[in-house]
Amino acid sequence: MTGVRKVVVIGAGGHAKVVIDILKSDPTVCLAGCTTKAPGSEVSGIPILGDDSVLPRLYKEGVRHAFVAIGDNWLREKLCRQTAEAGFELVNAISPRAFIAESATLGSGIAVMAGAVIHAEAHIGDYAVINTNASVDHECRIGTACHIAPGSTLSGNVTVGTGTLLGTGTKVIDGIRIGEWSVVGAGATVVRDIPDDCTAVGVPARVIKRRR
Ligand SMILES: CC(=O)SCCNC(=O)CCNC(=O)[C@H](O)C(C)(C)COP(=O)(O)OP(=O)(O)OC[C@H]1O[C@@H](n2cnc3c(N)ncnc32)[C@H](O)[C@@H]1OP(=O)(O)O
Repeated sequence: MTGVRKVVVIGAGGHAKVVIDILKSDPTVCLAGCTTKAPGSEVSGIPILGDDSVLPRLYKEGVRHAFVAIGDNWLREKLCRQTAEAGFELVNAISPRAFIAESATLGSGIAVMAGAVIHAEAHIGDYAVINTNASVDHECRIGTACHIAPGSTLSGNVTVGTGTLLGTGTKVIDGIRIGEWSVVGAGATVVRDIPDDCTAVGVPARVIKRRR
């Protein structure tokens, strides 16, 4: 088939397993294998090729596309940057069971899981994860390497800064700004802006830790 991209998946944990299932359903993708430091010969039916030191050889052999399937936001952002700098084009893993509005815009290296909804004029930054059944409503701006965990609901015009995790089932009212590299605990309801570099939990969400 013309236009098929050979893709290496970086990572082999639980998040990678979900991503591999999605990429398997993409007829434009041929999975070359995955990389991990962990022992083993295969994950989700694709070969483990070794650790990331195999990437230059794979590139020489014609694998020019990659997906970084690491759950941790900080590590994923770093590895995405390094992989792109090494010449790989980062593909998106978009479940065929996700809904993405035509007017939404997506960066690269993004995962959108089954049941996720991304509405009109929302923007999803590079390397972000919009996880299972998460809903990102109109004109939201999701920053680079964010993770919107399963079942989270973002009302319209919500901004989430670089590297932030919204834990499972987070609810956010419209117009809220959540800062960079923060964590919102599972089940929180965010009704006021949340600053950078903090952890906020509860209903309504309150800051319980600051990292600077
Ligand atoms: C497909 C997937 O698996 S995607 C993975 C998605 N992952 C998540 O959603 C994880 C989200 N993480 C959380 O909710 C975590 O509990 C965090 C990040 C909020 C807190 O973790 P830590 O920083 O380790 O804090 P710690 O566990 O010490 O808790 C601190 C306090 O906050 C409370 N707390 C922790 N999480 C929450 C929460 N979600 N809601 C309300 N209170 C909470 C604790 O009970 C504790 O209270 P105490 O001091 O009165 O005992």
